[in-house]
Amino acid sequence: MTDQDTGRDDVRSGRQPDSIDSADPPIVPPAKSGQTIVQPPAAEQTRATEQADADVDRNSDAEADTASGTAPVDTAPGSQPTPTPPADPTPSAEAAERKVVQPTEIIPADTSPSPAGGAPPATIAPERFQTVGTKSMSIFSGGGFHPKMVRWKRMLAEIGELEPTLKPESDSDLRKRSLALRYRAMAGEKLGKLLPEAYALVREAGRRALGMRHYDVQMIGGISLFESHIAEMQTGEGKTLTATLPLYLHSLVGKGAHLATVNDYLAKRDAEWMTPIYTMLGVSVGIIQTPDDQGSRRKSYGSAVTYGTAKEFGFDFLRDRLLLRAQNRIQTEMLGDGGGGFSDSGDKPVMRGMHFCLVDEADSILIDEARTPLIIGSIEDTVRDQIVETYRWASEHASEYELDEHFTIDDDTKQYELTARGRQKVRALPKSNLVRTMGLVDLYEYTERAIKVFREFLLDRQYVVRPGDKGVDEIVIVDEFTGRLAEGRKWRDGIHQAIEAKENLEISVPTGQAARITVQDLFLRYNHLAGMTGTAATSARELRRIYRTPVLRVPTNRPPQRKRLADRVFGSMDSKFKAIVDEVKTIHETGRPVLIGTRSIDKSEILSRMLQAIGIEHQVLNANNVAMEAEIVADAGQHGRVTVATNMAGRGTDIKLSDEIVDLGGMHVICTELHDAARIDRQLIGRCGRQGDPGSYRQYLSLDDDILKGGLGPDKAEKLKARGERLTSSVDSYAKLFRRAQRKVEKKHFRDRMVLLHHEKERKKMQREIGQDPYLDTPD
Ligand SMILES: Nc1ncnc2c1ncn2[C@@H]1O[C@H](COP(=O)(O)OP(=O)(O)OP(=O)(O)O)[C@@H](O)[C@H]1O
Repeated sequence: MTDQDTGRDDVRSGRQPDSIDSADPPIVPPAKSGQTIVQPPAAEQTRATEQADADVDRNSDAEADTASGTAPVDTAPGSQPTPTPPADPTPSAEAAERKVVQPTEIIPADTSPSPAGGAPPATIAPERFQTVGTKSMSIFSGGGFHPKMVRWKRMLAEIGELEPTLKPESDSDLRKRSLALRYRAMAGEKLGKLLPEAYALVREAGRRALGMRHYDVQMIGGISLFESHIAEMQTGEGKTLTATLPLYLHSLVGKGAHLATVNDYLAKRDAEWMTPIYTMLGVSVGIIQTPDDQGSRRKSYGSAVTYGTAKEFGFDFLRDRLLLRAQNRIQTEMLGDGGGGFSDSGDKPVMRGMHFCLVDEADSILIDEARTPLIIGSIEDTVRDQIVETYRWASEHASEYELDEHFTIDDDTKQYELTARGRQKVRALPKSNLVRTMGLVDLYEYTERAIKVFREFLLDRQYVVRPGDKGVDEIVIVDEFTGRLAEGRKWRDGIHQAIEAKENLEISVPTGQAARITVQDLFLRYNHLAGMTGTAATSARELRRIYRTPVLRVPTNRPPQRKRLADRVFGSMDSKFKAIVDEVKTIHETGRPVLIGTRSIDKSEILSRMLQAIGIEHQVLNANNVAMEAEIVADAGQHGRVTVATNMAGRGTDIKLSDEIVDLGGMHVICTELHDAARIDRQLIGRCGRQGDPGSYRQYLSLDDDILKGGLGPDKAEKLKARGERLTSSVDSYAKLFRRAQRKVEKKHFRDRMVLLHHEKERKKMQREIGQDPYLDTPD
């Protein structure tokens, strides 16, 4: 069975969209904050879950509307709704979505250099492309051509026709053409009209600058990306090169085109790899890296094309927004498109707006990370220390101030105010370095508050001190009307903290959640959104529902030769690992490289010890150094190489095979356990059989695997584990059970994401109603 078959099975089984891991903490930017980690709102609330379930159902019903562009798009203020994909006019769409997606037709690879003086023929068979998901349909289903594909094929032919004209031209001619295109785009000509020439230019630049001429399938992928699709391209099919097409085209209007990927390493690698193409066309490239300061970020965003991580794009958006608010410009910004036109001197936003974003590893960014909002805390660690120390300092001296001499109390407002002598006293008191760096006005305020608390807030009257949940004593307010304890309530304006200082308790400086945004909101703010991934088909429904981006499955350039070997199921991890080691030994003896993926570091180490015990030399890859990891994985295809890696190794790394290895049958991948999302498994599998290379993979399972606990519940998992302990041979027929468990886990994560989405939606709606900014006025 080939990998293609596997993908088809997934669609057939109606698998729910994928996800990974259990609920992650929200992500906070390391460089700027070091501040707050706040859990996503009340994901645990059952009521909300039910509500979300209801939403899910409603959404399913609403999907037909969405596809025809009538459903409301939930976008933040100032943003343009993400363009709704064109309605799908194929009459059999509804029926087709439940249809089994047919295997991709295998046609000869498009590797021929373009014939001199003649455009290469457009070799794409229309039936080779499929949009997938709830509105799934094959492009050539039911005997009718899909109109979208007919149009795209026409475009492909137009691009091809330009090739003989461009080929003899000099590099500077190409550049001039590129400049002319930019003028036309800036003058308002529709990008769709410029597409054929723009794509032909990029293809020619790719051929000249990198020796890589975009394949026809990549061109079609590129066209679909321009039209706001998620292009599902198998691992190793050249997403990096494909991305240059829509990025170049969208960059022409001068509003910036962003490529969002999963980590700094990939952002840099891809940008640097593709830069010769952009340079040839006179297009500047910027790279955002996490440690960058505001100046270099601004410069990178100022480039025509900007590569960076989704997280950094999110944090920059939030920081800009905070800045705009500080400068009282948020009102204007909220009315506009979120960028451009800032002429003030001094601090300026780093982003130019959110015009087009192409999301690489779209399922990972748009789905997996969608459960963790990006949060910027308003208080940095040093500032927090300073605040705490000032509270203590003010409290220590509060009893030394005399009424009328050092301070007065306003009879009406009950406000405390220092007199000139009082202020003089504040200045004269000894202070630590941290307190000294606090502004004088602040010191007066802290002092006035401390005096008030000293005189008016009495222990066991207004409040009591009790051991709190976290084992530390805390202040609990006594309700002045009922005399009962008002659990969980806090005084505002620093009074609560001043009382904590007075009682010498831990001071609960608020985290000051300054700004937050969910991944959904972030990407829906872009005027145009598209994505690429190796494994979107199973998430197609979710992607379409949330982002209005239909998924298009792009066929491989060459026929896939990856072989799936039958799953093996064992009673326990021990017997499973023994069988794995046996398989490694057998394949290793042939010289074929073997890549073994594990779910956790400790398991990779166990396997490593077992391999060592039988004298098989191998590399273990569980380090956090992504750059080094990529290097090790890149070498994993060499003769006799054995690599044990955690799933991190499954992403974004190209494993090149020598002719000798190809002749031997390519690389063999061993998956030692199922991940929470089938997609992660497929990423690992995708390390072999790239670009039509031969390769094979096998899934190993055991009855004590974590997936059973997550998917079937602890009771059932325990029973299976006990049964497994008694087993002496493999039970391969149990494999289906594991896939079912995986689907259940995926479903649960899907629901979690929907709950978050629901809460965020409600919160934003409520905040807008009361005139707040949903990104900045976030509740702690
Ligand atoms: N048009 C082309 N001509 C020649 N080589 C190509 C072409 N397109 C892609 N390649 C090669 O294919 C390999 C895979 O490319 P790339 O890493 O972009 O794949 P990918 O789809 O991003 O894979 P993954 O999902 O694993 O990250 C690279 O070695 C690249 O050089």
